[in-house]
Amino acid sequence: MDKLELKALGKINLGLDILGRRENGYHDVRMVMQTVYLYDRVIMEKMREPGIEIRTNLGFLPVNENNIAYKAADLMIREFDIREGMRITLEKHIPVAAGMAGGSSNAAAVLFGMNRMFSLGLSEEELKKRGVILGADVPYCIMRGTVLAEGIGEILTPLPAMPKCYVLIAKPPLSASTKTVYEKIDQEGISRHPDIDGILAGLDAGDLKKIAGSMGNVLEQVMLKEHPVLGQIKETMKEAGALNAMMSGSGPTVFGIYENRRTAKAAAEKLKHTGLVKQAYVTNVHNVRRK
Ligand SMILES: C[C@](O)(CO)[C@H](O)COP(=O)(O)OP(=O)(O)OC[C@H]1O[C@@H](n2ccc(N)nc2=O)[C@H](O)[C@@H]1O
Ligand SMILES: Nc1ncnc2c1ncn2[C@@H]1O[C@H](COP(=O)(O)OP(=O)(O)OP(=O)(O)O)[C@@H](O)[C@H]1O
Repeated sequence: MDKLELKALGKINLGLDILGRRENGYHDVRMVMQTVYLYDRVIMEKMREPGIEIRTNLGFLPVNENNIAYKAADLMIREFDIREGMRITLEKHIPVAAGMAGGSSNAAAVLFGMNRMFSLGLSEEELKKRGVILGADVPYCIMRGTVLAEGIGEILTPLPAMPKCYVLIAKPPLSASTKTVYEKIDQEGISRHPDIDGILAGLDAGDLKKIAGSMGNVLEQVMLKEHPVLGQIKETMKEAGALNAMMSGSGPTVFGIYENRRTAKAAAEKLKHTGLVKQAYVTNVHNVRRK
């Protein structure tokens, strides 16, 4: 196979709790992850000349070894002594540095795709082991679906699929460094832990209202204080009919859960109209596993 095109799907965190801090600065977490149908296209082509070439529609992204897709390809080329070169084209749609694992998902697609293109025979578990070297969210992006993530995010347990719903994703024009957000919460201490077990009970019962009502992200404690606009976006989403609204990951993306597409679309228009965000997308949860 000389060419392969994959969808690299984004994620939201329905729940994110921190249980402790490790000596290397990483945190033990307990998170409920959910794939959404907002994706980057990753096109992989074998080249006769060795080397890794990254192309992307976003001019501000690195195309050298700082791009996580490059790192993923490099890891596979070195480990498996691959002689051909790789051209990887990233057609980006997932908001960047947003808490939606856009980069991690690109890396996951490259690991998965190269395994297939070069018939390396690695199992999903073996791919995840390589993924975590690149980032804590990469193993989950290989697995996808509704998943409980523990450890630093790499110990993954599949959960009953999130019931059908619509997700309004809004990215305000702010950037947040994941590392800094985790460091700030260490300094402040956690004032309230989210109800992760409530989300799990809601998923077991297939009860969307219970899931939405139990959502919580401990990292909001830092981000909502620093960026009041995030609270305004959440309120606007709820006033416009969301069952609940929350920040994803380390932010700044905020998402709202809706039972009905038309309500979600109207909420997106309202958000853009208020000027709180320019980037707002309505999508749905995606539970199809990789084939
Ligand atoms: C915020 C989340 O996206 C929620 O899903 C993840 O916890 C972060 O996943 P990620 O961006 O793939 O994380 P990495 O690229 O491995 O790490 C970025 C930085 O986040 C912090 N980090 C990440 C994961 C974790 N369990 N504890 C941490 O403290 C570390 O300071 C690290 O330097
Ligand atoms: N393929 C890539 N796609 C997006 N960003 C990339 C990529 N490679 C490197 N980066 C860099 O990584 C940084 C964070 O990107 P990304 O979009 O993955 O963050 P994120 O949404 O916060 O991810 P996470 O939810 O895993 O923390 C950006 O500053 C960007 O320059």
